[in-house]
Amino acid sequence: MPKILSVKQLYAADTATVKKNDISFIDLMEHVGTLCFQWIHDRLQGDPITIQIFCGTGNNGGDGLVIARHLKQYGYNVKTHIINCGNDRSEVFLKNYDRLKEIGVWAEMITCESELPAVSENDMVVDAIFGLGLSRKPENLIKKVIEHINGSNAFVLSIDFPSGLYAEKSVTDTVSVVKAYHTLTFQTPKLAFLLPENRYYTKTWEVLDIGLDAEYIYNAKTDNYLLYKQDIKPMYRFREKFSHKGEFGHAVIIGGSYGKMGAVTLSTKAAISIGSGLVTAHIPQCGYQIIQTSVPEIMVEVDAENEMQKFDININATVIGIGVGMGTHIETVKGFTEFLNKNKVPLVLDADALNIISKNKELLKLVPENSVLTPHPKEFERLVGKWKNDYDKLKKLRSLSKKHKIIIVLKGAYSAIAHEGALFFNSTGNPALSTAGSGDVLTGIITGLIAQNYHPFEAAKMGVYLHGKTSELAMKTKVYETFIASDIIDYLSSAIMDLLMKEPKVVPQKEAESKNDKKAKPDEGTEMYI
Ligand SMILES: NC(=O)C1=CN([C@@H]2O[C@H](COP(=O)(O)OP(=O)(O)OC[C@H]3O[C@@H](n4cnc5c(N)ncnc54)[C@H](O)[C@@H]3O)[C@@H](O)[C@H]2O)[C@@H](O)CC1
Ligand SMILES: Nc1ncnc2c1ncn2[C@@H]1O[C@H](COP(=O)(O)OP(=O)(O)O)[C@@H](O)[C@H]1O
Ligand SMILES: [K+]
Repeated sequence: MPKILSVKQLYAADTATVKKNDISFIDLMEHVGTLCFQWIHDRLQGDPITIQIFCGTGNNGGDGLVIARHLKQYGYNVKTHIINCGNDRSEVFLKNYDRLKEIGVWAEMITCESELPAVSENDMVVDAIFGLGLSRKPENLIKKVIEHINGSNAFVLSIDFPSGLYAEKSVTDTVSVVKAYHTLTFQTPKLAFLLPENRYYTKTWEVLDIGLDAEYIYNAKTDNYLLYKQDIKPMYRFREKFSHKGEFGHAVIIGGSYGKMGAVTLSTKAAISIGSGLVTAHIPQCGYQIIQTSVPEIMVEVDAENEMQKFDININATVIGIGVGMGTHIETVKGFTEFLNKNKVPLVLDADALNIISKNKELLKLVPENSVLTPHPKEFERLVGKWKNDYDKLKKLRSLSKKHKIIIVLKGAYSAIAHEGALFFNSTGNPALSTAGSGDVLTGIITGLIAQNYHPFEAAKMGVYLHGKTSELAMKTKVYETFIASDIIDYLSSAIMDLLMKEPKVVPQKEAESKNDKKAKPDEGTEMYI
């Protein structure tokens, strides 16, 4: 499972790599810079556009100089700029400065006195000002250069990090950060790229495998992971020939109120579609006909007239998903409280179940261990209060899940699944999911997986992954806007098939392009493929 390492660990991985391979740091930088050059060359294929490389004077700047040298040697139209910002120059930066001079190239120094180089929107900018080592917010000349790059409208490729973005804390001056089109980040995904507060600093990103010491990375301890297909696939359980519906559990969905029966329709349909053996909707009387006609595969139990009150479930449920469209009527709150006091079954709590708990925090103590909570950010804020920034939000997420021994799925573009103090970020999904009811479907999927005896933590990871995957697969025939929550259910089969399919053999881009005799533009191939 791809680990998200800390800055300290990444520096230690460098050291371990250099030591183990008996190379010097300059060799490692040469290797890294060459990989970046190759990435650019694979896409530009000799295109004569102007490439403007902006370098700091640390190791990120050193990478920029290596890239500049290789591009120059391949005949590219390169302009290299060094931001003369103080006396700190890393040894390897200086060495690469000399190497550039050795091939007859003098980088241009940008000083406070000099005019900033003109950057056209047709240029490509390589941002190698700061990487992991950013220690304070960019000011004066550097700030000016960053704003100049951002104002150019050129395609910006950031090396390792968009300069000005911290690896482990929030940005304080939002205008002093490079706004990249794409970032080539080294070796591991970075937490900063997964946070909504950093959404404007890089449109897409990918991890460049720079070959850091695998043993160090394997042994490194972390609390942050990014989930990919290879993490989910082994969880999947094939059905045996003699299996029958009694082996796949009985999921109960409790929720709905007058005007909000659609939520239960979506949840129950998702639960039966993901494979729960039986599904029962426990709903107010007013929704009886709606549910029976819209999801004939499921059973229905009715509660009070227009909203949930009694919660008197007469089924031996394997798991209960509760809260979608339920409302927070005073009688519902009363009934829900009594239900929690009596209940022993694992729960998936969403929407109004969470809203009721937010107003009666002591109810959290009644939630069984290993239950799954699926708040969107607003619901999570109601539960834990306001956070200072996204790092603080993640801290609250870890601690709430740890304190109550529950699994929390904090939904978003990279939904974070908290379990035993660790966070597992989902890598699938796109803005097509920003549509009414998509959370209700997720609740049904997770509930349906737990019914089939997936551990709630596995069900949360697999459910979130498949839910996101449907939106990706649907984009072959739909656009973000036309995708609706029901489509998630329709695409569940495709998402499972995709999970089980072997990865197609990847043809190296260079080979593929030469076969097609096709020239790539700088912004091609920049989808996040991580
Ligand atoms: N394993 C890896 O990740 C590798 C990383 N390399 C590169 O090395 C980079 C890290 O290098 P460094 O540690 O030298 O860090 P940086 O190059 O990111 O910057 C550090 C330098 O900038 C100064 N600085 C920090 N914030 C500043 C500010 N706001 N204003 C002015 N000066 C500021 C520091 O005092 C220091 O001199 C990575 O991001 C990557 O580009 C590669 O070259 C080798 C392998
Ligand atoms: N931009 C996005 N990228 C990926 N997933 C998204 C995006 N926007 C929303 N989602 C997903 O869609 C779902 C929305 O859930 P929620 O806000 O509860 O919807 P609703 O209340 O309408 O059912 C979550 O699973 C969330 O992770
Ligand atoms: K950078």
